Amino acid sequence: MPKLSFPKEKISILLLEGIHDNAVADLADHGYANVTRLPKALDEQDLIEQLAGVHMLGIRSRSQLTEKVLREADKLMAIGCFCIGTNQVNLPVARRLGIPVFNAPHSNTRSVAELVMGEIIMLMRGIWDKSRIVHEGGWMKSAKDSYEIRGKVLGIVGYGHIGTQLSIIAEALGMRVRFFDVQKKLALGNAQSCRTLDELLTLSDVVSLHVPDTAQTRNMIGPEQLKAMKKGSYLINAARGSIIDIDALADALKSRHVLGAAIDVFPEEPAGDADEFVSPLRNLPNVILTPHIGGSTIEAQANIGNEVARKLIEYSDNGSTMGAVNFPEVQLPVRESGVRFLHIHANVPGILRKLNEVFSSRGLNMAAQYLQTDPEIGYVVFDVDGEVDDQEILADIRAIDGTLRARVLYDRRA
Ligand SMILES: NC(=O)C1=CN([C@@H]2O[C@H](COP(=O)(O)OP(=O)(O)OC[C@H]3O[C@@H](n4cnc5c(N)ncnc54)[C@H](O)[C@@H]3O)[C@@H](O)[C@H]2O)C=CC1
Ligand SMILES: O=C(O)C(=O)COP(=O)(O)O
Repeated sequence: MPKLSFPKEKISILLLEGIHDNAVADLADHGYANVTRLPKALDEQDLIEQLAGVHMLGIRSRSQLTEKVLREADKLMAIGCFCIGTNQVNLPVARRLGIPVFNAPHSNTRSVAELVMGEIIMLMRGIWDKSRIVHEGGWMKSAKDSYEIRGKVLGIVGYGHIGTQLSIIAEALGMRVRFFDVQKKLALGNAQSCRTLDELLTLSDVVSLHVPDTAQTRNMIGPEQLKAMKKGSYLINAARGSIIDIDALADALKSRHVLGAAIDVFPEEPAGDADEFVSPLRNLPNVILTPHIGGSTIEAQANIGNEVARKLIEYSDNGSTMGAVNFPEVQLPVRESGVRFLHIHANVPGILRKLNEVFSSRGLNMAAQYLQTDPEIGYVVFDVDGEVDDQEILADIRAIDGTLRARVLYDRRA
């Protein structure tokens, strides 16, 4: 067994928001058994308190990792978002603190696309209200406001992993697909791109949003855009609550300009199941409200548990940052011998030279060196053979100006 700079059993891991058992099992299989699990997100103060002494943190979409939270978490070395979105983390601050953030960019995409496809049919048939009436003992046998989806235009905003899958499924059911994306995208099947969001809105019978939360997408669907939508069309949002002006949508639904909506994500979401959900969309007709469960299927959660746990393990075991969303990506072969050092620093000239001097001045043989930088930070891994006083070297490389973090990852000398 390699000697680790810090024994694995001491690496403290906090998993919030009901992360799947697979993550815990994978971590345990790799020797990381010091895991605390909580079923919900925590508010800022509770999070700060829970993060004391925590080295790796797993969250989903609810936990807000603000600058304050990150700066207080002085032991934190890696974050796993067991979901796609990483907008809940202050990524630039995490980067500057030398904390890589990982996510699962694919595992729940099919689940979202399937849910949206089902909702399109439910909305265009008014199933939600009809079912409620029957549950209440009523009967409303009517074709009013009830349509086939065949031949209707589905407008997809954001033609990424989810948008493209939805596009294929919708075409298979006879819909005509238009999409709008800020990047040039290959149109799949018979889908056609629109040059502007407005063009898409005026053409579509159903609009479905699949963009990330960014400064550009915040409130991208407001009163003007809702007005631009066809009268009697439908809106679906399983992306992020910040994208729609929710009060404007409530008005558009009440006036029946928009005939129905399926909304999975909200500007304000309860932290846990026991908290009340408050929204102007509650109790409006033909509005399907779901509690942010687009990616909540057994399959997706199980896969995400494996995927993100693997990324955290690879970082902690080897120093690999492949798949990090805020960090230079370094792919590291496992080495059976030597000592491995990690050094994360501000990307300013001269640091690599100073690092190399620490080793060369001791006549040490550098077996391998892996470096990646982004405009802000550099991440370098050194494998060193021979007689090494690792703690002395660590002290020297930590003392270099611009160092954000440094540690000995393992010692595999015989
Ligand atoms: N409801 C839920 O449970 C889930 C929600 N999501 C949300 O769905 C979002 C999309 O997921 P993916 O398709 O996997 O992401 P993706 O990154 O594969 O695709 C997003 C697409 O949006 C485009 N885009 C970005 N800004 C845009 C803008 N201003 N206008 C038009 N297009 C723009 C991008 O170029 C990209 O093609 C995630 O960021 C996440 O917030 C993801 C999974 C589950
Ligand atoms: O993957 C995402 O971005 C999602 O929105 C899903 O979030 P969740 O893991 O269900 O909190």
